[in-house]
Amino acid sequence: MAGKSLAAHSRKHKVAVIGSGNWGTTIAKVIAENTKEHGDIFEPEVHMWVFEEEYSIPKDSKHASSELASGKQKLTHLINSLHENFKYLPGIALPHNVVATPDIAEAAKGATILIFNLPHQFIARACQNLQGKIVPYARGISCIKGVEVSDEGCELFSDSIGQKLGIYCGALSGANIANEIALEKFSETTVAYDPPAMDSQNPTPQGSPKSSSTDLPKLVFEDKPAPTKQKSHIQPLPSEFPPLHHKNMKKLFHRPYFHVRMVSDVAGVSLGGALKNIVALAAGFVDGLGWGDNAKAAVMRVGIMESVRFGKTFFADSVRTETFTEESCGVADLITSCSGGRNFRCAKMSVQEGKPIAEIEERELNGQKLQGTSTAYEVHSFLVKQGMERDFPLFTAVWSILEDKNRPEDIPHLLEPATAEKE
Ligand SMILES: NC(=O)C1=CN([C@@H]2O[C@H](COP(=O)(O)OP(=O)(O)OC[C@H]3O[C@@H](n4cnc5c(N)ncnc54)[C@H](O)[C@@H]3O)[C@@H](O)[C@H]2O)C=CC1
Ligand SMILES: O=C(CO)COP(=O)(O)O
Repeated sequence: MAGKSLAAHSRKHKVAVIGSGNWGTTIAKVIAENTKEHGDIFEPEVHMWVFEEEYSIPKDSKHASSELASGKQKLTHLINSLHENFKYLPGIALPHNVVATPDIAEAAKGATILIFNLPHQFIARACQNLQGKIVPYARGISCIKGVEVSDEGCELFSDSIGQKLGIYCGALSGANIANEIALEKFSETTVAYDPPAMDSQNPTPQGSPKSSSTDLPKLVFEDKPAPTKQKSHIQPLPSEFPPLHHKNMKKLFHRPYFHVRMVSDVAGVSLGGALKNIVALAAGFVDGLGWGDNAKAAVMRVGIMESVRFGKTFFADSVRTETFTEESCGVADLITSCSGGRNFRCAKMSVQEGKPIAEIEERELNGQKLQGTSTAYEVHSFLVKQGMERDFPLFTAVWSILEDKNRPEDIPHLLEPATAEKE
């Protein structure tokens, strides 16, 4: 059987990771472990695009005695020589088949699978630099937690990447604090992938409303299957390549310490990750006030309700409530992010110290980026255009606190209409 499938598929998938931050580097590690393990499907080498910068190996690093520790070096040179991303994922050994590449087109050259993993403010430029330079039948996965808001509306990054590059793009999101996964502590994630039927050379649940995960009972969703806007312009994957159905996609991400559930609700998976960052700020605000776990739970409850409402209102055709309530990308990500995420931690410190959150971000994160603050502004501007900001009191409250129009102490009052209406 294995011999038959090798003969049928003379080429293997080349994988590139676009981004090399805290999560970008972690996912490159996960993928590189899998490409080595599944050599019948993937080329082992994984190119990771690094936005080049210079960095010095810290004095407390185990590589402090290396000859490269004498001064600033190019980050790509450090990663390729010592197999560690000292700036964004310090202390974690990377597999040697992760190759850091400073030229984005070079990193993506020949890749049939592109993994987008950058802070969302840098994606548009990255796509511009990739246009016309990628394999036309490539497939993408967006690991970005954010939404793209423009005059035309609110768009998922999976859709906007797909449209800019003329490829199909799914999404990966979950309760995934990168440092924990890099240390190989157990976690789960959700991968939404609903590619054109033309990729389905073997029968799998393409476009199926059911989860394809085998380790849990199948869930029966009442909502409609998720259509995607991206399918019209997509080129078929040549038959020399192994098919990219759920089973093979899962092999790219699943590790003993990183369990993957495959679904088809790309919009639900993308929105869960983007919107929980706003909720995590609110959780940080109330925790910073010392209000305790009940206050945080209240904020989280309203936050998940508003996330589902946002999806159902603006992406009605495709979003399933169950994606938020049953998958890692929904309530589980909300819980982990409101416990130990960067947005939560920085918002808490900002209240405790009475300092703007941007100042805390700069001081605490060594170049890593908060996504909740920009997402709160983007979502707010979109809601205002729709005349619906009052329908999302928590999202609006977070924007209002960031803008200094309200104080964290006002949160209960700002949420009151929503709670009262429901009861
Ligand atoms: N860090 C985490 O625990 C998790 C993050 N995410 C999401 O993954 C996405 C990527 O986040 P991280 O990898 O953590 O990034 P990060 O927060 O570590 O940001 C640093 C990244 O930004 C890049 N960068 C800085 N300036 C740039 C510029 N001018 N142009 C292009 N790139 C530039 C750096 O090269 C580096 O790759 C975000 O949407 C985030 O919400 C999702 C799950 C977990
Ligand atoms: O998305 C995350 C965990 O799933 C990380 O959240 P932060 O960006 O707030 O650290």
